[in-house]
Amino acid sequence: KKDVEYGQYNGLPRQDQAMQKWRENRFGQFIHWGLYAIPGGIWEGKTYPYASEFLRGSAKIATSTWDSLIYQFDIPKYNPKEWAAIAKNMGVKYVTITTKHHEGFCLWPSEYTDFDIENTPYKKDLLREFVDAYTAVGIDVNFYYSVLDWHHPDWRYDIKSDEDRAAFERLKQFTKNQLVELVTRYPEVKGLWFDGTWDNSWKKSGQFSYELEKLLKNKRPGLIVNSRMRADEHGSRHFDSNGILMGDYESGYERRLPNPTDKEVLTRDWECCMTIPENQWGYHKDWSISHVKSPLELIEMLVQCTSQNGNFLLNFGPMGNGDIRPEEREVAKEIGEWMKVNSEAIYGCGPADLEKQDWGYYTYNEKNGKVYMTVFNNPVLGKYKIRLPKSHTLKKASLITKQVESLEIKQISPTDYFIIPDKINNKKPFVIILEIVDRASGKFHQKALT
Ligand SMILES: C[C@@H]1N[C@@H](c2nc3ccccc3[nH]2)[C@H](O)[C@@H]1O
Repeated sequence: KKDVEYGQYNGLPRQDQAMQKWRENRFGQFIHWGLYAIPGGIWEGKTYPYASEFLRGSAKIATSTWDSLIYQFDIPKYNPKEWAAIAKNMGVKYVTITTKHHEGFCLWPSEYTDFDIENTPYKKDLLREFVDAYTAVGIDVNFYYSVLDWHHPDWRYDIKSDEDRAAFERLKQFTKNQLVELVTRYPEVKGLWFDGTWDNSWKKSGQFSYELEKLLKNKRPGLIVNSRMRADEHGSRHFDSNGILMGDYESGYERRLPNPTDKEVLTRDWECCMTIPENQWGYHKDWSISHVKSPLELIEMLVQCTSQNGNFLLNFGPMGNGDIRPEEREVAKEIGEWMKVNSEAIYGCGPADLEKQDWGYYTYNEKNGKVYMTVFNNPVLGKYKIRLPKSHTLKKASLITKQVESLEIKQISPTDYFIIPDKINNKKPFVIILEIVDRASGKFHQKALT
């Protein structure tokens, strides 16, 4: 056991109201928007297949050339009210927007840099308009902030000299100033999503990240920060040197999900952030260069995350002119249609602590005691298998939508049941609501209290 002084800040899982709301939200929209949206992965006529927000590096563009994109950021189509309406219709309860990505361009008028929205043709405080539009429709707002800043002269990948040390101290002060500025100018913000914290320079700044978390939470009580913000004084990230999670939830699942039967993740809060194409966070003009996930693939990821106590943050990359691309509008519409009918199995739900079966995922709402089965795979057998602890019995199975005509329950052993639908005609994932009671108490299924 190592002694860790600058590790976890408070006891997890947090049970305060702000964190409970974060957990109940389950489904969020990520927005990556910056200068990278203008070239959209294409430079001097050449298409670069790498993540478009890395075009500066992949096309080996000089910083001064890249930074002059600021003069083209006039965003004539920017319409935050429409963005918020699209998000609302999709069924997200929170949004996380890049206030500053690795390129260093700030979407808000920062007093600590000229490389911001004020020095674009748009001039206005785009972030204020965004926060107001999403807040008006009841969507919680979080800010993504990249510590890594390619534009700032004091960024260092490592600290190898006194000059590095002095420079990185200035960078840390700049970072602290910008973050205090963000939580002060936009007090509605619910959480901070830190990124760009993998370099040695930050791994050597564990105490600073600990004190920064404390400072920001004192300024904004209830503020939620991701584990990616933190290193401890030994350079351990996300989890401290004794394996204790730092921040308020684990944010290591980037474009990947845990194994569906992984029970370890059930013990903590976590969030998976996901791109619609294979690997594009910022806008890329050419989506034909990789697989583009269908709404059904994305719905399955959302349900899986909920079934394992995680949140699902689905990314949108608005265009350089401020418009939302047609493919993303279509994804939002189709997911929204499914959520309109089935969101009872997502909002306020978490793991059911039942043995996973092949037909799909269980989720559970401890407020109403109901267990939800979301079916993605129809068994050749034509029956859905359920396995319960001996102490419980399956009392009722009902449908949210008539995607099968009716259901019959057949107990086939002390623990196993078949749910037998007739006329399976489902073209979409559908939800069966189970009422499971404890034989002894007659009370609805309670999560294993162990
Ligand atoms: C949430 C995601 N994290 C950023 C990122 N930067 C990386 C550098 C190296 C390897 C993976 C990365 N992901 C991506 O640009 C996006 O913002």
